[in-house]
Amino acid sequence: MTTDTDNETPQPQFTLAEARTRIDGIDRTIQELIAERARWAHQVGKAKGPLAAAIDYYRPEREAQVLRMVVDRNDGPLGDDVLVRLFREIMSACLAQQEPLKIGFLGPEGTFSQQAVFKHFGHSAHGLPLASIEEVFQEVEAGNADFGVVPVENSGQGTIQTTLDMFLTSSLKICGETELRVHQYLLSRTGKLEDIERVYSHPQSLAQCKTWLRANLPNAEKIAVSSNAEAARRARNADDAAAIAGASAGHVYGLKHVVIDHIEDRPDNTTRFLVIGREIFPPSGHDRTSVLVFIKDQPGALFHVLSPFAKHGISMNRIESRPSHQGHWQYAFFIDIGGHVEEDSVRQALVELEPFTTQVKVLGSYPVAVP
Ligand SMILES: C=C(O[C@@H]1C=C(C(=O)O)C=C[C@H]1O)C(=O)O
Repeated sequence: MTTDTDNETPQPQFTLAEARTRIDGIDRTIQELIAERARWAHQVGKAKGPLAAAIDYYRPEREAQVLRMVVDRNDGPLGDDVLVRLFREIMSACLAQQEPLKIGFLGPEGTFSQQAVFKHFGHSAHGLPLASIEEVFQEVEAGNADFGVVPVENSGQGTIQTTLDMFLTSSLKICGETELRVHQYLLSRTGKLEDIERVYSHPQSLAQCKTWLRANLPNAEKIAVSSNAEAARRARNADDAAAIAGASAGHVYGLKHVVIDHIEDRPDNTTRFLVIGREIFPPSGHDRTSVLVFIKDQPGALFHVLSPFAKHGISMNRIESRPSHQGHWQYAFFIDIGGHVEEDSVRQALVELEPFTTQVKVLGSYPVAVP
């Protein structure tokens, strides 16, 4: 029996023209099905009643379920992340038939936060670039944006404290999370490493590329600016300057030359973003809950706070302490656990925390990120 692997180059079973004819037929079917899907999504919209705005139709828990079914069905040859991206775009377009969702993010255009918006909501959402993480919270609180997307932690650099601290006072809820593989590019006007005397970037990105910079540009001045996009904007004006930024910042600001790509020190460099909104959505079946706990100043308090989760078989992914802003040396604990507040075990565990805490604030229950 001969197989494709018997020869170095597989023998084509079809001519180019035949393969293209097949593809044309498949595309026609896909297009008809996408149109049919869009009509059904519109029907779902109608079935939900006379709703006013896009946000009334949006169901993150349902979208997570749709994407998980896509992953479960996938037998290749395309990767899970590729199929998720395609279906995300289809859902985004279906939803935008009503009116696009407005999503606030830390701007300007071309930041990793904007990439996270597109990854989570698809390109049919309408992104609103804002000047700071605080402003993203404000615009969602005021209803000028339906949701916001804010960075919360990086795999190498740890927590983005501004984001956590906003939850101390904000009434907003976490409605989703998304993880973005962050690849850093050294971009310059000339594209030549030897021309570079100054490197602009956001402090987080400079930190993510520290080892690379020390080895390859030890004498260049490192200049921290407010965003990677701002870095790209500055670097395009001089031959001796470069920016560390994502590829999209290079496109947006016309900085075409990639001196070198993927200069992040850790190959698994990933940033986790939170989606913030005004309400908690129902369970998707695979959820995470974030709580903010103010612990009473008494011996063993932290131990007592953690034990109810263990007792109810609830996994804990993360615990982070921050000054509570409620008195000297008083700490608030940000805790991420598995499950949804509508589940009995989670609800019960939270009740059992009460004797040891002055306040337990549920920040949100949301679908665990789909790749
Ligand atoms: C169609 C629906 O509404 C919206 C669109 C979805 C889709 O295109 O699959 C999924 C969830 C909602 O954001 C639905 O609730 O099923």
